[in-house]
Amino acid sequence: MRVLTLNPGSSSVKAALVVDGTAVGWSAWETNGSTVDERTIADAVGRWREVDAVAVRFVHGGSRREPALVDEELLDALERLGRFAPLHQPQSVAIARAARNVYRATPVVACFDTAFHVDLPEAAAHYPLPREWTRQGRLRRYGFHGLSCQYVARRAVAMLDLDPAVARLVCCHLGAGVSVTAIHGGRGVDTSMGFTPLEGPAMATRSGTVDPGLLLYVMEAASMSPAGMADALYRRSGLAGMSGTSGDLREVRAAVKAGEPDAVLALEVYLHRLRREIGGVAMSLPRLDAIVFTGGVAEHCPELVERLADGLRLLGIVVDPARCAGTGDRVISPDGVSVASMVLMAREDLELARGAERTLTHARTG
Ligand SMILES: Nc1ncnc2c1ncn2[C@@H]1O[C@H](COP(=O)(O)OP(=O)(O)O)[C@@H](O)[C@H]1O
Ligand SMILES: CC(=O)OP(=O)(O)O
Ligand SMILES: [Mg+2]
Repeated sequence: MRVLTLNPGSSSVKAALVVDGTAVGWSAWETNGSTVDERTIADAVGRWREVDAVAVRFVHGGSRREPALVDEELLDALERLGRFAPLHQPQSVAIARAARNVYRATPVVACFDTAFHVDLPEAAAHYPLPREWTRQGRLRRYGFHGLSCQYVARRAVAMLDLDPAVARLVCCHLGAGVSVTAIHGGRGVDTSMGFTPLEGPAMATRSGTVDPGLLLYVMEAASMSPAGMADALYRRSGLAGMSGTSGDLREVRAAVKAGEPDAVLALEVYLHRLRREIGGVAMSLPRLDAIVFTGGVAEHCPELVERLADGLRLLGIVVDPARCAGTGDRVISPDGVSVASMVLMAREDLELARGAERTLTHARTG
């Protein structure tokens, strides 16, 4: 089956053509946090025309467990979740609508980041808030980057020859969005992103977790509206806010090299908070077989992975600088250590294609 996969991230839109489970072509457009324009949508959606299905990544699927065939009713429901993932969901809706217009007779399938985390244990998913808020089960932790986690779980187990039923992994997704997830036997057991993709470590432009008391104080003291606060937390915080750059790690590192103190501190905070979250989610595992670094930062910046891992020795994590500096999917720990460390390319495209194939087979066979 030929599947056009479309992956709107917070700093990019990626398209890939996957034929019978193998990607045969890729394209990417950098958007750097701005709303994806009509031209990029048209280019991405029309990138390959001879296809049997189009699969679109939606970070938020609510409590949906499985990918779903897109129709107007589903798109309306997914659009209503846009306020909970404003850097992603509106772009996915626009891309899916454009795909439906272009490929009239071709099925469009929505695949959800949240689906991987649907069975998070209650202790990890539940917020310590008044029970009248949480009783309906909507104000809870959803988790994101699920397509990436799903791929990592399969690929790491295969590369390390682990028993998939018990493998204990931490997936550290380092893109413009950043999250860490503990995976036990292929299931997510804790994850750093929560009700929205704002929670967790500091990200390119997102704050990650901040004392809610500080936010309450600023909203009151500066008479800030919820929309103003959302703009600050989603678009003007993280590496961007701390360093005064765009938040792209390439720019932050250039500023660090130039000796700019705000950038130096920003990178230290970024690494500190990441290690703290990794330590936090790892506590949901009985022991650790492997930690996997994935996403644009892990793929392109091995120096940062090495520096990050250097502060994770308490978990038994040790990396070999020569292996770290390599390319492609690889083990970066020395031989004989008890916890393997790996860098894997984020292959959400392959998960999107699998989701589309599964959905269409199911639709055909009833
Ligand atoms: N050569 C590079 N060196 C350091 N960081 C890079 C490099 N190329 C890309 N990145 C980082 O990867 C991030 C994008 O990650 P990616 O996972 O592709 O994006 P998205 O979150 O949009 O899906 C950028 O914000 C940038 O910080
Ligand atoms: C969920 C999320 O933040 O995704 P991305 O890193 O692709 O922006
Ligand atoms: Mg991404």
